[in-house]
Amino acid sequence: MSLHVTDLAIARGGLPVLEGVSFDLAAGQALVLRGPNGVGKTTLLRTVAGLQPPLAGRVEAGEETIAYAAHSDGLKAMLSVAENLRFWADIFGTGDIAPALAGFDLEPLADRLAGTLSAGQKRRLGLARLLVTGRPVWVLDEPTVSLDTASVALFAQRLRAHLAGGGSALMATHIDLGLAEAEILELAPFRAVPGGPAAGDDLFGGSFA
Ligand SMILES: Nc1ncnc2c1ncn2[C@@H]1O[C@H](COP(=O)(O)OP(=O)(O)OP(=O)(O)O)[C@@H](O)[C@H]1O
Repeated sequence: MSLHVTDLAIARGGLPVLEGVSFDLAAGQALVLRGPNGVGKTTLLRTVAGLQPPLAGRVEAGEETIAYAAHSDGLKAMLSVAENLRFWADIFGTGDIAPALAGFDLEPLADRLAGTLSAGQKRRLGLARLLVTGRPVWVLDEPTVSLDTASVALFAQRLRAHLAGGGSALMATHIDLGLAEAEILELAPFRAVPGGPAAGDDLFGGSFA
């Protein structure tokens, strides 16, 4: 099992957004989060990636197994495309950036400053970073935003290869990537219960039912 989430409750901006979220993600599996705007998909992904603590519940994953691709690409604007990838390869202790450049059709852009790329090109570079992390569990927040049809297909190919190689993916996306192995997790809007926490309560110090 690559990821095990149990009875998770999470908050954003001091307000609870989701509770009782449980799922397992096995090697080779993709799980797609669905739900209306504001339901808490990004918050759940951030929590799974370890960027914020849960109010309650557990996220269990192997050490250094998760690679998170957020909404924003987080690129170094004054480094070239290749330098960005080398920078991350050094951080994650992986070597060769060639598969990442080729995998996201970035070879013709290798020497361009990242800050000069178009939105879709930046997104491709942000996604190419996943390949240089060498990490098995991809946590992806709307990975196809700004991508054209050809780039969405390219990303779906890379994702399929990742899953076929024993990787897994948890993602928020409204696009059907045509993954036969993908499962859907529908998230329901949080409903406050009488006597539960109110705005301004110290949610991280307590628990709610
Ligand atoms: N920085 C923030 N400060 C306070 N509240 C926030 C912040 N970011 C998000 N929220 C609120 O937290 C709730 C969950 O937001 P989140 O971004 O997780 O939802 P989402 O399901 O990813 O939405 P979308 O589909 O629009 O991307 C929303 O009500 C949102 O308004």
